[in-house]
Amino acid sequence: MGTVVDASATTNTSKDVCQNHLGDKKVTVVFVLGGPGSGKGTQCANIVEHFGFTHLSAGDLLRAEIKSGSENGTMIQNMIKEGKIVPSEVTIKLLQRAMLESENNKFLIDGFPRNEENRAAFEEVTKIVPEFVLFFDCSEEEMEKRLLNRNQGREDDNIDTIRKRFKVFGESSLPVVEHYNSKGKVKKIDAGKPINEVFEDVKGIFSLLHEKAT
Ligand SMILES: Nc1ncnc2c1ncn2[C@@H]1O[C@H](COP(=O)(O)OP(=O)(O)O)[C@@H](O)[C@H]1O
Ligand SMILES: Nc1ccn([C@@H]2O[C@H](COP(=O)(O)OP(=O)(O)O)[C@@H](O)[C@H]2O)c(=O)n1
Repeated sequence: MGTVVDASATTNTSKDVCQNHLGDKKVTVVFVLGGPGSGKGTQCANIVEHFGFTHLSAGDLLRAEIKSGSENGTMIQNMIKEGKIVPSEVTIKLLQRAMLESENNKFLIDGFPRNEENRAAFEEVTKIVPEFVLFFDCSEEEMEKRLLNRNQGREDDNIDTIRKRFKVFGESSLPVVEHYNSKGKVKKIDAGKPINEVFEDVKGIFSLLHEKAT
């Protein structure tokens, strides 16, 4: 495994929009969190199209790492099969590399941070402060139905792994949402509604951010 890129970041508190630095570029980061199947990926695609963000899915980056034949591939594959959270040093390295390689400076980081270790390590290594956390709130019953119908051939979309993922979400990921909520950073969306209706609510939030930045 390569070393984590040294990317120092600063936050300019004099502006409304968080100004983080990654290497020599200023970046805006929104964390997109929610249970498995809550619709994070679906809505991120809409946000990319309408608001010019680059979508970085932690899960997609980890799956690409498995496919690339990386020395961590087997470990990552086993963790995903068990619904467990991959050590943050692996995931953060992939996220940093993707941000540095991108021409863009606005990122949706989807499915990360998923536990306290992810959150604390990302903050420590990158010093990046998220603009806000978009949280998709959805019932387990609805998420289970969606995952069982997803049909993307994912090894973790089977009922046994889905139950494990729900447990990890409740025990490890919701506390991260609570952490940001206590800082007034969470924008909660009712994700149980149809895709178009969810996007109407999402649009309202990103339109406000767009106004602040201009
Ligand atoms: N609001 C919605 N209503 C019904 N189905 C949805 C909705 N949002 C997403 N889906 C479907 O549910 C499945 C899971 O959505 P996805 O965006 O992959 O979730 P996540 O990234 O949170 O795991 C996909 O098949 C997607 O097409
Ligand atoms: N920050 C992250 C994100 C995903 N993952 C792994 O990738 C799996 C799939 O995550 P995902 O975000 O693609 O999909 P959903 O579970 O949200 O549908 C998780 O269950 C974890 O095993 C991780 O280890 N660390």
